[in-house]
Amino acid sequence: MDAIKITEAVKRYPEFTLGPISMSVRQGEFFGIFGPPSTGKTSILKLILGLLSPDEGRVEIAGQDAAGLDVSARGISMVFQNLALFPHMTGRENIIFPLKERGAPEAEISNRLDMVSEVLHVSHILHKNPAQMSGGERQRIALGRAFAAHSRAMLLDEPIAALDARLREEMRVELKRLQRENNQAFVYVSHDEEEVMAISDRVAVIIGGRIAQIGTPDEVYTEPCSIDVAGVIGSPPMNFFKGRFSDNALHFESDALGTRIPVVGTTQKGGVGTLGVRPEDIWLGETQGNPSLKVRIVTVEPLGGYTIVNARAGKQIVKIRAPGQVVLEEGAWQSVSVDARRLHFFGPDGVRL
Ligand SMILES: Nc1ncnc2c1ncn2[C@@H]1O[C@H](COP(=O)(O)OP(=O)(O)OP(=O)(O)O)[C@@H](O)[C@H]1O
Repeated sequence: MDAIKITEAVKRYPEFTLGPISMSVRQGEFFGIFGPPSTGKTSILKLILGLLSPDEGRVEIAGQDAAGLDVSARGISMVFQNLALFPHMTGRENIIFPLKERGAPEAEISNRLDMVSEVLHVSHILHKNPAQMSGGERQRIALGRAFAAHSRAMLLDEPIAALDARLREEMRVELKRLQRENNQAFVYVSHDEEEVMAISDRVAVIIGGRIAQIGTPDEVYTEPCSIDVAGVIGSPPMNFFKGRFSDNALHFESDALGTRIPVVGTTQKGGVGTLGVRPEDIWLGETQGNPSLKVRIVTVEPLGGYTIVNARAGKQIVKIRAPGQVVLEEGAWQSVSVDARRLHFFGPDGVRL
């Protein structure tokens, strides 16, 4: 049974419409929601929690229609982007609040407090009030309170965005471990593509209030269903080249590339379209069996484990992600080749061919 199921839900604000949205989250699944700012991610969580009612469509929790079920009856916890701790309570009191509310036995309260304090590294701040904590500490207490509640499902809205980079990576691992151990359904919203791809079993990519694609992180990366999705998944983003398909469906030609690219994976004949190539699928130098072209080096950004090369192809800037550190002269001409097995073709409407 799905822990959460949303069917054709629509929520209308004066200046924005979310939906129709359909998605389901399985028990024990880590479900990521990713998308640019103001695309409706938080509104989806509010529909699930019951803070918003859909204008159309339905939300089901554990197989039961949620219409008429108030927030507390849904058995779901949410960690908000703008966290809401009780200011007059200590960290400890905040964490155990939901357990006390439902009259859990003292032994259970103490066990869960110990467990979440250890995982979230908050044992040393349990005696403090929120006003005496840093932003990151408050965020961890808020996570602790949501975890302590031991709900059927957890909704997390950018839960670790306020933490520093090192702690964020650590928390990412801990969140996943907690989720797995408790076999809970997690719905995790983030605008950080790397974070959501690393942590989720499946990802919904939200663009302009609609679900553009749902799939495993691997599926949305290797087979993005549109230019819009391809443009937000991957870092740096995919390179796009507008051009034309040859009438015999064998080649794609683009002024920017100045070379004919063999078409694979589609039988599109004639007409305009777009070729997408990920920066990591462009190699410095010629390689056998792959189309090559000449580009002019603009800038080189050494980033430790890899290097981003910005180069000019025709009138366009192309991004290349090369492994390791590379030395290239700015302004010099350079041969590059594109991995012929990893090309993405899109029609004039932006949909994957
Ligand atoms: N209560 C409201 N009344 C009117 N408009 C709203 C309301 N809540 C959200 N919106 C609008 O709906 C759109 C989507 O908001 P939402 O918070 O769901 O997006 P989001 O993807 O979570 O954004 P962010 O990444 O910035 O947090 C925004 O344009 C926002 O201004």
